Amino acid sequence: MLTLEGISIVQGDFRLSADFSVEDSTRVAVIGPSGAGKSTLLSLIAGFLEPVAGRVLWNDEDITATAPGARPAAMLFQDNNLFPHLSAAQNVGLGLRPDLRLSGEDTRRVEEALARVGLAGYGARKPSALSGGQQSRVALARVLVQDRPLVLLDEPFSALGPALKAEMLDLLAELLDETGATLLMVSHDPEDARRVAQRTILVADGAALAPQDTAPLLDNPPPALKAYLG
Ligand SMILES: Nc1ncnc2c1ncn2[C@@H]1O[C@H](COP(=O)(O)OP(=O)(O)OP(=O)(O)O)[C@@H](O)[C@H]1O
Repeated sequence: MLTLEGISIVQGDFRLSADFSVEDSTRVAVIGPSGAGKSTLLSLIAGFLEPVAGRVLWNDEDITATAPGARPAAMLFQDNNLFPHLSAAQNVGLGLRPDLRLSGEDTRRVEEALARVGLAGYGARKPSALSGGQQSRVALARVLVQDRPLVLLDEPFSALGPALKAEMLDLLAELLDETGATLLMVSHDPEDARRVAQRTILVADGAALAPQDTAPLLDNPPPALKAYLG
């Protein structure tokens, strides 16, 4: 279980507080107005940012000062971050070894991850020889291959059209169901939250609120969410 205990983050004159837990094997959307602190929240959990107060706990263990690579989380930023000069397999392999010195076992895991996102046989291709949807699958395979219990996605499929995005969200849900990992996914589209997330964290007015059931929250939004949804 992920717990944010009395967290306070300060970036210049921006402040964000958070004090809640996320149950295991739950898919959670993170929504809220632009600049509200959604990416900041994910950066805190991933370990790229230290709070000025409070603790980040994973299964009751304090990971507030743990380096990003040693945390239980795999993170995917906006626009996939694929390296154009590397093959699909190498881009996935980066999730295992940043220096790409892959063992035989690592290579097997990369191939398995590519197969699980429907890209068996595509490992040698460069991103430029893949469609947008296929590139998203490679990025997802890089997250999967890390086999972490916490998956953090920051607007992962925002560049895709609606049909392809829906397909990727369904694939994501299917893969997470298999692994039992917990998902926190930032999105600007409430329909993404409805499609993939049982629970939703609303980030607004300087606070990240505890996860709530997605459908009731979106059907009956509090004022801050109503103003954002329009
Ligand atoms: N390094 C920094 N120094 C000072 N302020 C920062 C820094 N990084 C981000 N901020 C501010 O922190 C606030 C939260 O930013 P964040 O990127 O988390 O918002 P967001 O909700 O993800 O926004 P968006 O939906 O537009 O991506 C913003 O007001 C931003 O200007």
